[in-house]
Formats: sequence, structure tokens, C-alpha cells
Amino acid sequence: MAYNRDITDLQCLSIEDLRVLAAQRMDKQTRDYYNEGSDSGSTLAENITAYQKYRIRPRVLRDISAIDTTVNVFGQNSCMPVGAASTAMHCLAHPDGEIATASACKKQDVVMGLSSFATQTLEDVKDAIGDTPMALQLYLFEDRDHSVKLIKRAKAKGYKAVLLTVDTPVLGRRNLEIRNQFTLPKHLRIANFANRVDESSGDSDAKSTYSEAGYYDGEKRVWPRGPIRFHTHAANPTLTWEKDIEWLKEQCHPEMEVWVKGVMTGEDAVLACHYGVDGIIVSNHGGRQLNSSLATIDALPEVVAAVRSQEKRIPVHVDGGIRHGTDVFKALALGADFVWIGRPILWGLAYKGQEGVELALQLIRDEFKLCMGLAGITKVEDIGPDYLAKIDKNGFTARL
Ligand SMILES: Cc1cc2nc3c(=O)[nH]c(=O)nc-3n(C[C@H](O)[C@H](O)[C@H](O)COP(=O)(O)O)c2cc1C
Ligand SMILES: CC(C)CC(=O)C(=O)O
Repeated sequence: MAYNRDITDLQCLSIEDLRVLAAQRMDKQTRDYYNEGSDSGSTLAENITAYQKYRIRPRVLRDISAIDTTVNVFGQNSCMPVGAASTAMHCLAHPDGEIATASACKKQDVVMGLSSFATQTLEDVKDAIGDTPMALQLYLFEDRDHSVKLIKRAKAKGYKAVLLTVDTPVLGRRNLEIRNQFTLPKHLRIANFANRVDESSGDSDAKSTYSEAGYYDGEKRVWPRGPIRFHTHAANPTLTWEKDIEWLKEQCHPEMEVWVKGVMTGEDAVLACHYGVDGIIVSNHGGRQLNSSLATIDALPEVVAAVRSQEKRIPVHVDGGIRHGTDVFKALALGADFVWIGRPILWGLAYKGQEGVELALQLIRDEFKLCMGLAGITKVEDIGPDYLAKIDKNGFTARL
């Protein structure tokens, strides 16, 4: 369903406009937390600029009067090959938080990933999105009981998949978070950690549960002075393919699929297939974990090639740095089945709550549809490498 833009939205015609408008509406702590990458931020920047290495080869004189942007994801139709990535703590951006994001996704028919570190419960967010597919991003906590509880709750609510984040064996170093001594404001809570009974009695234990995660000491995030040895719910240094994937499949199947989020190499893609996951998200956590890792669009081709070399072809998604409809097109041309956008959703939320998220989604969708038409394509499945050229380091352009 189309979002009716009002006149002020004419100031906002691109995701970049949205970034600027959102920045004016967030306090410094939130803006820095959302926007920064780890260390120097070079991977965060390269996730975006790497798309410039590719140019589109448009075909002409084709009837493009009926363009269909729909795709199938998690077994259901979605209006475009773009989803709202799982990002933590939406209530920092807007009081309506994840529920506003989910309501926008429902209205726009867009898949959403919910972070384990959401500020509203997975039940309430699912109620807001209705039948539109949702996936629960999971940090596999060292305390397995807690993960089991979350998985059971997600299953009961009809979540389609669990996205196991695998790029956080330890947390990346985000310097602005350290400098700002990032703190969750007192009125917010990490809702899925809270005991729902306590919550209804008005005595939420979310804060203490969160600090149990080692992430906060009371109100403040704990930062190691010596060697990095984060021991948090998010960061679990003990996870392995052999030990944990089979266990997770047992907990989730058959009701929910098990995906791994954060695969960046062909070698790990082969292992993901070997251990029987249902899908892969090529991701470097939006440049927030290992700085100086490859840009995700540069890692994508080797992951796609590795998956295609396997007997069973599982879907490959990608996220990181996608800010334009043309970026979506390029990722699909390089073999992705679907992409996710993180910060653009948060910027929309900060700008105008649910309406802002709808605007972000519609901007991307409009641009993607326009790009398909101008490239001479009417169906998403026809987007392929023939439509791309790559610029090499000497500035020469060659077909893929
Ligand atoms: C503020 C913020 C919070 C995030 N929180 C999570 C999280 O809780 N779990 C997770 O797996 N990824 C998290 N991510 C990573 C996103 O899921 C996604 O990989 C990334 O945002 C994609 O890059 P983009 O922001 O450039 O689109 C977060 C990213 C941001 C920017
Ligand atoms: C609570 C955090 C670990 C969430 C996250 O993944 C992030 O900020 O990138």
C-alpha cells in the first residue's frame, strides 16, 4: 500500500535526505550509536562506496509497462526483495519503537527482522506486523535456557525464521559508544529479557537482566581496559559450527528456519550448507564488528559461487550499505536473492515514527522499480550478471 507523502516529505527524496533529517531529531548518544562503525569506520564507509565499482548495462526497447517487484521470502510473497534488518533498541529513535517499524512493514508488505535486543517484546511486535513474515535475530546466549525460552516464544507467535548472528564472537570496538559512555535511558528496557510477569506488576526486571548480560554495570556499559574480553549475551566466544548449529536446528525445526547472519567467505558458506542451515545472510554487521573486513557486496560473489557449488541451493541474502534502489539491483545481479537495510529504517523511525519508516521503504521501492524499468527488466528473477559491468582499478569497465 502506498504511503501518502505530505508536503514536508518533499524535503526527503532519498535515503541520504532521510539521514540528514533524522540526525536533527536524535540526541547525540543515539545518533552516534546508530550511525557509527567500529574502529576507524572504514568498512562502514566501504559498504556504501563499494557499490560504485559496478555500473548497470541497461537494455532498451522492451515493454516495461508492467513491472513486478514482488519476491518470495520465507515462503511468502513480499512486495520487494528488501527487508528491514534486525537492529537493536528502536525506542531510542522514537517512543513507538519496534511496533512502529512493524506497523510500517505491515502497511508496506515488507519482511522484518527483530533484534534480540529490541525495546519491545517479540509478541507485541509480531502482533503489530500481523501476517507479514518476521524473523527473530538471535544471539545464542551462553545461558542456553534463555535462548530456548526466546525460541519457544518466537515459535508460538509464528515467526518464520531465526537469524543466528555469527559475527559477534566478541563485540567490535565502537569508539563513540565508549566516549559517550552509551547508556540505555532509564525509561527503556531490553524487552525480551524482561520477565513478563514482573512487567505486568509494574516491576520490570529488564534492567537487571540486561546488566546480567554483562553489557551494563548498572546504568553504564562496561568497557574493558585491558585485553578485549567482552562476556555478554550478544557476544559468545564459544560458538562453533559443529556444536551449535545442529542444536539450534533441533530447537527451531520444523516450524522455524535457521539462518546464519554474518557469513563473509566462500569457506564458511560451504560449512553453512554442510551443517544444513536454511539460508545465509552475507553481512559484516553494518561495519560495526571487524573493521577492515571486506565490503559485503565484495564478499557476496564468492559466497554465491560457493553455495551454487553445493548440491542443495539455499538462499543468499546480503546487507550493509544499501542506500539506493540501484544498490538493490546490483546486489541481486551479483546473485543475492534478497537484501536487508538497517540504518535507513532507523533514520525513518527517528524522522517520523511509523510514517518515516514507511517513507524509507517507499523511497527504496520506488527507486528499485524505476531502476528495473530503466534497465529494461519487468521481473525480479530476470536480474542477473548480464546487467552489470565492473570498473577495475585502472578505471576500465568490463562486463562481468
Ligand atoms: C544501531 C544498529 C544496531 C544493530 N543491532 C543489531 C542486532 O541487535 N543484531 C544483529 O544481528 N545485527 C544488528 N545490527 C546489524 C544489522 O542487522 C545490519 O547487519 C546492518 O545494519 C546492515 O547495514 P546498514 O545499516 O548499512 O544497512 C545493528 C546495526 C545497527 C546500525
Ligand atoms: C546490543 C548490541 C550488541 C546490538 C548490536 O548488535 C549492535 O549494536 O550492533
